Amino acid sequence: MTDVVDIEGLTKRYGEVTAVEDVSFQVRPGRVVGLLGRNGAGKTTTLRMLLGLARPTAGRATVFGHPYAQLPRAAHRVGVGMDGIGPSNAATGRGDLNIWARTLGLGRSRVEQVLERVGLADDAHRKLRGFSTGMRQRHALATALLADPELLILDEPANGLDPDGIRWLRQFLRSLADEGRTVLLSSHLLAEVEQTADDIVILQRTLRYSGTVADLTRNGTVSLESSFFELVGPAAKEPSHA
Ligand SMILES: Nc1ncnc2c1ncn2[C@@H]1O[C@H](COP(=O)(O)OP(=O)(O)OP(=O)(O)O)[C@@H](O)[C@H]1O
Repeated sequence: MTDVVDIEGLTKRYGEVTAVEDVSFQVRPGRVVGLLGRNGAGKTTTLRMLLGLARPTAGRATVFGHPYAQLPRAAHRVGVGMDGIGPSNAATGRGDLNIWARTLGLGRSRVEQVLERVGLADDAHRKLRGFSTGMRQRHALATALLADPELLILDEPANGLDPDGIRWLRQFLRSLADEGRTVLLSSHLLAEVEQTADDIVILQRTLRYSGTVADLTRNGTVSLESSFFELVGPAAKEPSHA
């Protein structure tokens, strides 16, 4: 079966800083894949290169066999939730989704469907500037889901969610995978990803791991957290306890 995402030798340098170095991994269809790493590990940069929003210094990234910019019907096949692809705060939740829907050639009934699906139907008349963090995350998911995409790419969808929101997100992502979709999400919430993802990619500028959660945790006998620190090493600067 063709990989949904194929990343080969991907490298990005910003002047002196190498954000991502020679990273290769694949994402298989129907999997929930957690892209893990510390702050500054290169997760967002990798996703941006995958979506054609940043140009690789070396290497290549393809989605369904094509560079994203050349993928036919890319906006329909790939749903994206990422900072900077954000809504206008002056719009209502429903108004913002209606604009996206029109751009994608979709009707308003699809907007109502995704609002129901993410649990925002009752708040969709409110202005986005008044949305809480959790509501913003749900709104981003609604936007990503509009075109009924096969692949969702979500940058830190769990950030700022309370325990209810995190539990909801976990079930939501699982339901997407049960429908046969593929989900690639970045996170630093290790325990959360351990419960949600099938596969894990760990970055610390270079690739540290790519494989199943079960292999990484030796079928649950080792915590994802201890495997993670073994692979990425100690923090550059530990807090002082003096
Ligand atoms: N446009 C840019 N110009 C210069 N440096 C950048 C740029 N974008 C990212 N970087 C640097 O690249 C490195 C990787 O950043 P990136 O945002 O990809 O990490 P991340 O894993 O997503 O981190 P976080 O979890 O904090 O979001 C960092 O050192 C960052 O400062």
